[in-house]
Amino acid sequence: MTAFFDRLRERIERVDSVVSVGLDADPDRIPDFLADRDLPRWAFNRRIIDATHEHAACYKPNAAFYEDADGWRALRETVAYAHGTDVPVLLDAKRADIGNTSRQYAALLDDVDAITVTPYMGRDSLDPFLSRADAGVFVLCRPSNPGGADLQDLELASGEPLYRRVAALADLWNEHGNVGLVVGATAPEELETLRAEVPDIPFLVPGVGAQGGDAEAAVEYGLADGVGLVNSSRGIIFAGEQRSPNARSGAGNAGEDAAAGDEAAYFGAAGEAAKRLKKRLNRYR
Ligand SMILES: O=C(O)c1cc(=O)[nH]c(=O)n1[C@@H]1O[C@H](COP(=O)(O)O)[C@@H](O)[C@H]1O
Repeated sequence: MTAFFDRLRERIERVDSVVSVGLDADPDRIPDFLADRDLPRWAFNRRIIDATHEHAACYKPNAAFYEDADGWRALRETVAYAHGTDVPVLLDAKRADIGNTSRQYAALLDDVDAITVTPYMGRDSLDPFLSRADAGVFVLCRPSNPGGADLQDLELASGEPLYRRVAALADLWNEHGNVGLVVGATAPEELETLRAEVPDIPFLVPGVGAQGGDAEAAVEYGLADGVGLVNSSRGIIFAGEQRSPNARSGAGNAGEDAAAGDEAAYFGAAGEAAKRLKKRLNRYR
């Protein structure tokens, strides 16, 4: 098997897209017309994948939305289906722990192509992931949330901010060429700084769409030799809520006759949102 970033490059070139579609299947936002399915999150994701795969460089399910018995089943089905459409899957799990625990976490990579990890327990906590040379390991570096600066902007004694040290360490840890960094689109200056710091490491850039991040900076600095990912989750998968507002759980009952039309409109909107983001990002590639 080729290494993750080679596979990702192939996928990016094939669909001419760096869009990561975030499968954050919030149970409270699954449309009413799927509520009686055996696994509503899986029913939802299957339709999202059908609607978006031709624009997707990867799918990024966030594990937080699946960490219950039905959720794990829904995730397993989702991953297999995504692979059936030839799209790599990056599990946003943000794991890492002491060695024997991390070895268990790293088993998540048996089913997916890449994973997100946190760097704060240091090199040995990441070794079980890093040693999977075929898998992508995305190290959280400069988060997109408002508190992302609380720790990451702290200045070390050397004067450099912590996020730059994380990037430098990730570069050292990149012995198999399988390391990426997670850097938020809401931090365009940090994106620029980090691209200069680690020119060869691809970034996963979340925070465009619902979080209002900078799409141009995400592309300009996120890609290393053309490879990298810009993620949108809610902005794509729940785009249908604008189109068919009655479909949303708890927002009203559209009635059975409207359900089929609602479904087509709902997922059509997700496909269009993915395509729109692809085109917007491609302007800067
Ligand atoms: O690791 C991530 O993917 C991540 C890091 C980060 O700094 N900010 C961030 O938003 N994410 C994830 O990216 C996704 C963003 O979702 P939307 O804001 O709905 O596009 C969520 O799954 C977040 O957990």
